[in-house]
Amino acid sequence: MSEKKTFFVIINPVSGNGKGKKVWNNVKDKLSQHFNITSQFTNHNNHDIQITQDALNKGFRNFIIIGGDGTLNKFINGVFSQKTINPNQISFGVLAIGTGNDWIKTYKIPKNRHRALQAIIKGNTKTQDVGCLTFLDLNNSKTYFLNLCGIGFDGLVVDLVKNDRSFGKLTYIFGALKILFNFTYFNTKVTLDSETKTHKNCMMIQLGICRYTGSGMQLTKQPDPNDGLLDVSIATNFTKWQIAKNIIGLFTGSILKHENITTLKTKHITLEFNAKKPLIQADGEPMATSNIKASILPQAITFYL
Ligand SMILES: Nc1ncnc2c1ncn2[C@@H]1O[C@H](COP(=O)(O)OP(=O)(O)OP(=O)(O)O)[C@@H](O)[C@H]1O
Repeated sequence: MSEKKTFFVIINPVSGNGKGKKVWNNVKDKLSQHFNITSQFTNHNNHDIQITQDALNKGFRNFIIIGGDGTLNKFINGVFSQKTINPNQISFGVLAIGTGNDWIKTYKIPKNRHRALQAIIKGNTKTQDVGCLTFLDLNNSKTYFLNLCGIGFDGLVVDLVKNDRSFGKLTYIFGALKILFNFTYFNTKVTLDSETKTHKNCMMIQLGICRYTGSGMQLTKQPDPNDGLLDVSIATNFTKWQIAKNIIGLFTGSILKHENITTLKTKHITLEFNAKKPLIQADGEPMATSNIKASILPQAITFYL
C-alpha cells in the first residue's frame, strides 16, 4: 500500500459566521483515513500567516485550508512573505466555508465539503499566478493576493462589511447598495511600463487574476489565472443611477461592455492617487491605503482541484 501523504490543516473558526469547528469535526475522520494530518485552529486575525510559516519551518508542504477567501489570502501571504522555502514545493486544497467564497468559483471547486474533500483525495493539481502589491508610501512593503484586488468602490464595501457578515452571501450586495449612496470619485495616475495616463473621476479599479469577486460579481474582462498577466479594468464617470441600472451586469460581466470602462492586460501597473486616497481590498481583505505597484508572479502556486 502506498504511504499516506502528509497534510497540515488550518481552520479559521470565524469564517462564514463560525462554521469552522463543525466542518472540522465533520471531515477529520475521513481526512485521517487518507492522509497523515496535523491541524491547528487560528486564534486571531493574521494568525493564519504565522501558522503557515511555522508549519513550513517544521517541514510541512501540503496544506488544507478550512476558511474563506480571507483565510486563503493569509495562507498565500504566509507562503510568499517567507524566503526559506520555494513556493513551488507547496500545495494547498480548500474546504470553502467563507461568506463570499469567490476564489473557488473560477475553478468550480465544490462548496460541498465532501465533494471538495474527494477532489483533494483524488490529488489532481493545477498552478495559478499570484499577485503582488507593493505599497509605495509604506517603505515598499508587500502583500500578495490570489483572486482579485479592488480599489475604490469595493474597497469601501469590504471596509463596511469587515466586522459584520451576518447576511451571508448577500452581505456584499447589501454593502454595495449602501456604498452606492456614499462613494466619492478619485483621480489616478496609471503607469504601464514607461507610459503614464491620468484617469479622472474613477469609481473603481480592478486588478484581477481570477474571475469572481464580491460574492459572484464579474468585474474584469478576460481573466486567465495562468497567463502571467493582471486583467485590469478602470471604471470612470459612472453616476449612481448608471450603476443602479447596471446592477445585474455586475454579476453577468456585461457591465464590462460599458463605454466608461477601460480594460487592459499587463504584467505590472503603478497606480498613484490624488490626496484623498481610495480604500483598497485584496481577496476581500482590507488593505493599507497607499499608492501601489501591482505585479504578477506567473504560475507561482499549486492547488488541488
Ligand atoms: N480566530 C480568528 N479570530 C478573528 N479573526 C480571524 C481568526 N482567524 C482568522 N481570522 C481572520 O478572519 C478573516 C476573514 O476570514 P475569511 O475571509 O476566511 O471568512 P469570511 O470573511 O467569512 O469569507 P469570505 O472572505 O470568503 O467572504 C481573515 O482576515 C483572517 O485573518
